[in-house]
Amino acid sequence: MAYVSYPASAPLSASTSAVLGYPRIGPQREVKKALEAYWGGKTSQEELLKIAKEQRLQTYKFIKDAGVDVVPTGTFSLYDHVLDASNTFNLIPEQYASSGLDALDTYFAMARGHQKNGVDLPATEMQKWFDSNYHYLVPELSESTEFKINNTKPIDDFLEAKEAGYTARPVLVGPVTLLALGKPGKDAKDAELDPVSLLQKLAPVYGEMLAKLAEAGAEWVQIDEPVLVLDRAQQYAAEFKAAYETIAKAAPSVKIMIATYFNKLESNLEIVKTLPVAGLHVDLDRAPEQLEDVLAAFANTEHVVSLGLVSGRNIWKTDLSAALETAQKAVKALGGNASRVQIASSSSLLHTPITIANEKKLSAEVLDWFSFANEKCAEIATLAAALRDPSSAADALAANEKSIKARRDFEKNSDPAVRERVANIKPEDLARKSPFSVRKEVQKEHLSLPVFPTTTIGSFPQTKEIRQYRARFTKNDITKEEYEKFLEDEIKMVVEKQEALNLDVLVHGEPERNDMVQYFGELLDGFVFTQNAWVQSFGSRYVRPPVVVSDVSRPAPMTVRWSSYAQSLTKKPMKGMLTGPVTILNWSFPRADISKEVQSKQIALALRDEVIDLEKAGVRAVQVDEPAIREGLPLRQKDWAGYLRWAVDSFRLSTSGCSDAMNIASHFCYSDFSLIMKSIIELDADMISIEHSKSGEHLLGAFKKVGYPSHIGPGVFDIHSPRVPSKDEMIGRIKAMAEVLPKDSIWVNPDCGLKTRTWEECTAQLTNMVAAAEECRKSLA
Ligand code: MET
Ligand SMILES: [Zn+2]
Repeated sequence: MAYVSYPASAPLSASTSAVLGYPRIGPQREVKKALEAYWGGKTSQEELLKIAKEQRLQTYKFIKDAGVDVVPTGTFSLYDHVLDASNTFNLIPEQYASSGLDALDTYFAMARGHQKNGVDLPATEMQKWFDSNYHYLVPELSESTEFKINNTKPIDDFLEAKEAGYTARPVLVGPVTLLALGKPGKDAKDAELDPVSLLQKLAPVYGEMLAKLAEAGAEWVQIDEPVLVLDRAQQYAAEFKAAYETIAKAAPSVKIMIATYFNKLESNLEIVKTLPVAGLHVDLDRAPEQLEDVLAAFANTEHVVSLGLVSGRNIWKTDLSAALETAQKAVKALGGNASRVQIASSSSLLHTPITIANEKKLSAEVLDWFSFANEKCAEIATLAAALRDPSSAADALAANEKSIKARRDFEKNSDPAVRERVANIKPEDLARKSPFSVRKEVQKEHLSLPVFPTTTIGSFPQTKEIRQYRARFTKNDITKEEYEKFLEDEIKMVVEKQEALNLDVLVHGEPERNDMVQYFGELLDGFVFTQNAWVQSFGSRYVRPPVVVSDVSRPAPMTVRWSSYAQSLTKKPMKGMLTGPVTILNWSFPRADISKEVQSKQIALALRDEVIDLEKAGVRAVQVDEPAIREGLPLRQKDWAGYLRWAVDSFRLSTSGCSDAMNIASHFCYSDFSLIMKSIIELDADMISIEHSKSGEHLLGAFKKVGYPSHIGPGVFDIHSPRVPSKDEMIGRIKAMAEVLPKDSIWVNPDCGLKTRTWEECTAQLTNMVAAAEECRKSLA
């Protein structure tokens, strides 16, 4: 492969390289452990801060040693970078500010609540960070919020790095993004407040911060404004310009690199053109097609264009030769001035695991396809070196080319039978035999349920004993027979408990599952699992997403054994329990070579076979969980329809291979579904259960408004809390539902699975739930 090199007459200026942020957990989960020890009262603040500092310095060293020029500071966080910014700029609601706690504990109180020594504070709200699985803490704003520099974290972090010998580029969450992600505080006078209306009050404080950073020695500051990839940025165009003028004026020596990621700028590029910034970072992993426009916009300026060529969101090796061509094209378009091009990660590397060096179980072949944060740093450095002089990076480029070719060869031959099956999906494969009105009658007979039928969402307490048995089985300390015998006993106990509680549709309790996605990934062909590829979900909570590496298929039935055993123990209907295709995909690292649509349909076909097998085994109801369907929604509204089309089709593909008599349920939690109500209807499930106990009746109102046709079980108690609502409280909830929805369509169930509860808690909760349903049958039906 020939590398296009820029003209020999180009000035001898060199491009630079940067990473936008880095994972915080520590290679051996040091930070996670230190946080949990501190929260558990086992260590001191000093100890926690010491470990955090060690990790930061190790990170800087790593990035620098890998050959990356620009080291970011301020992206390390003890909980969340948005909360850090809220704290730094004093977006602290009164109840926390006046709690009497010290600064760090006030911070943690906002993050996770605080209940000690007479202080009782709830956590602030958490939301998903754009379309990632990372959650940030939602800033609360008030007309009376007094913006000021409340702490000097950005400066401290910069100086700490400087002292250790690194001249870093401090990173701040941008003021527009910070406010746009916020919400009005609890005070009634703020009810109508648009947080962005406070921008001109906040901007001078950012200016002050930049001036202080300049004083400390910062030449560049990276300001993250991912809000610029959303439709709504349009409405802030004028405010954006005014705010950045204020900031730039306050710190004229500072060069601002404004960073956007996760999508393309589109018309918001016009906003950026008006800003007094020295550089723009764009995500060319997610949105390579925006490069032309960006280069055209800055062809005749002096801006540095930061090319996000190495994915911060996925774990695949970068195709360096393709990336290099893009970078060379950019240099050419910017007048051959290489110093105007920076090679960077597409976003912060926060959303990737730390290093493949910690993976001891994956085959060398598979491992060679991957690149985690550390390996990505090396890729960035290689690209920058190659851009200066391709021959200087020849070995690294050749090795990369070999890996990429091996991966491509593998992809081509992955599984032709699966590809063909997906290509031949017919419209009739996406539809149940009869409409719900007909199925309803058949199922009535088949299931013989009372009005207000009661059920649960699937999991029962995952006790210490269950986890111990699983660990012993994984370590080969017990045989498969012993482990399975244990699971059978557990299922038997769960069935007996439900019979005693007098629930109507039973579940087997999911004791065999470590996790609702991992469990299926392990039984399907096409996934691999890591030992240490932890990715932050929120705070100290990390997940290890499975990786889709090849075409997905089901070598053998996955759940039939457990569900049919459970059904054999009872005359009541036993609900089979599957995780839906969209959720499995959204909670995994997807492949990059074929579309998510195709991957989702491959998974759907495997699940379709499972549903058919469950029916053959005598199971009369199957629940296909799709809690992650909402979070896959694209960032730009114009892309929603395309996503929802294949998401809905995938669900229908999974669930329409069975007869009309099969009761297909689905379940949704974690987010507000009112936005995608139409698609929920299109799933054509016979019953859906939704998280509801904390959401007032507005969600039900939405169901009523669209005339939801099927059965629905809005959760009557919060499964995240040990609290046991009284029978009367639950009757109140059922009554409120019955006012909005037809009585014969209502099911009674909790918000979600009970795996995090104790047996004592959930027995008390379910006792009241069943009693409430029984009473409603008499008084309401
Ligand atoms: C996050 S949704 C969880 C559904 C699953 N069936 C459970 O009960 O745990
Ligand atoms: Zn749930």
